[in-house]
Amino acid sequence: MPTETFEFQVEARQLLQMMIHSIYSNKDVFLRELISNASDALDKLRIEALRDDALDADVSDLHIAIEADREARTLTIRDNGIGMSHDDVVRLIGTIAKSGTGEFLQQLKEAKNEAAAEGLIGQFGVGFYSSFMVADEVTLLTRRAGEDKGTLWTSTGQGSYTIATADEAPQGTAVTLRLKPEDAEDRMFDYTDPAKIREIVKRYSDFITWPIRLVGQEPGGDREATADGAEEDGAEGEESGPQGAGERPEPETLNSRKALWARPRNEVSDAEYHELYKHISHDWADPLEIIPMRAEGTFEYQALLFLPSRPQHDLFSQDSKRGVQLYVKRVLIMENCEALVPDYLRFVKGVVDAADLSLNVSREILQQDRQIQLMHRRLAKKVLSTVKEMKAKRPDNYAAFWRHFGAVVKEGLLSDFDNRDTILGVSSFATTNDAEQPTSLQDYIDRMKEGQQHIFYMTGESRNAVESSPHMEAFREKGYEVLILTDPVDEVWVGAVPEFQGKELRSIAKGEAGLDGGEEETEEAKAEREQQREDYAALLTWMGEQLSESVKEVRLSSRLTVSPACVVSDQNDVTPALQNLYRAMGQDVPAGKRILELNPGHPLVEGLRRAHTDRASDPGLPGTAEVIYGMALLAEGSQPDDPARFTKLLAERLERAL
Ligand SMILES: Nc1ncnc2c1ncn2[C@@H]1O[C@H](COP(=O)(O)OP(=O)(O)OP(=O)(O)O)[C@@H](O)[C@H]1O
Repeated sequence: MPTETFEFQVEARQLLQMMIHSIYSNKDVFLRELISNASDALDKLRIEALRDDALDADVSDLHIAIEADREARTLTIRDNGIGMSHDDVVRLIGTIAKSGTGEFLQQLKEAKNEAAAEGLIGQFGVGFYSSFMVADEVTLLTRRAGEDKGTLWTSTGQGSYTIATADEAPQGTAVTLRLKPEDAEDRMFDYTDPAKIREIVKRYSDFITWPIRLVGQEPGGDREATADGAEEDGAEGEESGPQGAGERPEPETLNSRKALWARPRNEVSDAEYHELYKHISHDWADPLEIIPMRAEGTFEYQALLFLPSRPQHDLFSQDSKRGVQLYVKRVLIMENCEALVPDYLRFVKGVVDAADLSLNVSREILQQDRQIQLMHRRLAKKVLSTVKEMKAKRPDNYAAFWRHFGAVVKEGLLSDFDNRDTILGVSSFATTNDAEQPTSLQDYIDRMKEGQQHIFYMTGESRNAVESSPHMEAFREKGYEVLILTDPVDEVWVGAVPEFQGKELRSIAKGEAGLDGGEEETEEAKAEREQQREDYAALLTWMGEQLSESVKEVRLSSRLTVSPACVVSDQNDVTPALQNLYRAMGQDVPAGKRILELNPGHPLVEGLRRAHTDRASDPGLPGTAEVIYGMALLAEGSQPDDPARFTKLLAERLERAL
């Protein structure tokens, strides 16, 4: 088959240009990325071989080889893993399928300086493309396990790449880099230098479970006796160490292959944990928290979990990758095992290594497995207790965590009944008490005013919308604190969580305000309220009839001090925001009618009452009732049912007043 030339997808091209012009100053990481891809490919092959007996693949000596040619200035990273088909190459290497790439590139263009750019790249990760930081030409020869023909891909990273069929290709993938000239000032080192290669592998890839071998060095070269610190740790007796002079050199294994989760916490440096995290998560930033776990006894397992320091792009997407890696006795058997972590902790990354599971277990069986369910529960508890500990001891970490993941964790209030109180306990909420610092529910309770019975909250689109809503007026006047809930999930869980520490959670925009009554109300106030009820009875009935298409009741309000009117929902009604949320999920819910509340202390309302008593048949009155209702909707950020009609009615009334 002839060589075909393809254009890179636009976004891929932009990313490549950035790699070539090396906006990322630490170029050493290209090797980490290629080793990480090779290791993934070996994992995939082993998993596929476990599942499919008929797979025609050689799994006898799975490993990664690094071949350096100083003369030709080439570096090859080779694996005998799963490989790629012709279509895989076009799909995976020529395009960038990741969601958010466009947005990422835009941000990158706008980044003010190199540090900002590096931070962004760190968030995104560029994998294979990072080869172009150090190479002016990259060749990839690959053959998918089980197929007989291979594919050869070549590019200089300048707009296009070529693909040809390769009749002879070993199973797996070999990436060959034609290295750019050395330039120490630009941190472009000699990557054919064995010492440099050893150093990078040790630093970034030591934990990789597959052997990483350095091959093809001339005997008696400047090779050191052995990779420093390459200890035997029972990792299946990998060859390592010096070899006799003059013979064809034995390949040297560069990594210790130690499973970090099997080692005691105090023997592993944070840097080592961080590299494992980056490999598993494909994140380029360090994790926020490291959570080692170990269970002994009849059902043994070890786990090493991480909380990321920032959210992945697809955290809220249905098909985002979730779950942790599942190992059985050091053998990876599943990449993203969702059954191990609840969905509301889907950002947790890590490894679980169990002693007594079948290697050949399917996802369906896992969901049912008792041991998996047990681990699931323990993992959830452990993560939540870590968050609790962060909150108490590392408030900055906690604050960052909550900012990024709070909206996800709160989903657990709906799904994890057993841990509901724990989740409420580690949650923070924006509050009218402090414009910057969110509050815990416990702190809220500690600040509650005398006579205050409930925990008050209001859901809404934004802090601003909630704070300026008329529903807030009486609460502000009384000095009651109100929680400001603006995450979409807040609309949902508040309906499912009745109380915290015996205190009812109450929306200030639902039902009766919950402010009047109580012991503090004086006899006079009570009498005044009775009188108002009497005075307004006729108006309320009449207005209820006028607006019956839109509202189910018109009543007097105890929550307004400034505004003439507001709209509230019944305690159990589906609020408009919740309706929108259901609609966004494709579920239709009928728009329920709400309640219009009038402020009897407002001159407009008082005026309407008088007009209604004096001249009940005035043809302008129904329109005024409509305008008041429309104003109540506008005040909460909704739209009048018919904005054009509302404006017309309003204009007529203003005209008359001028
Ligand atoms: N050595 C390899 N063997 C088999 N497939 C590979 C290999 N290297 C890359 N791939 C395939 O190409 C895809 C793209 O690789 P790339 O490194 O660009 O991104 P990634 O590994 O998915 O993510 P990241 O950017 O976080 O590293 C991989 O997901 C994998 O499917």
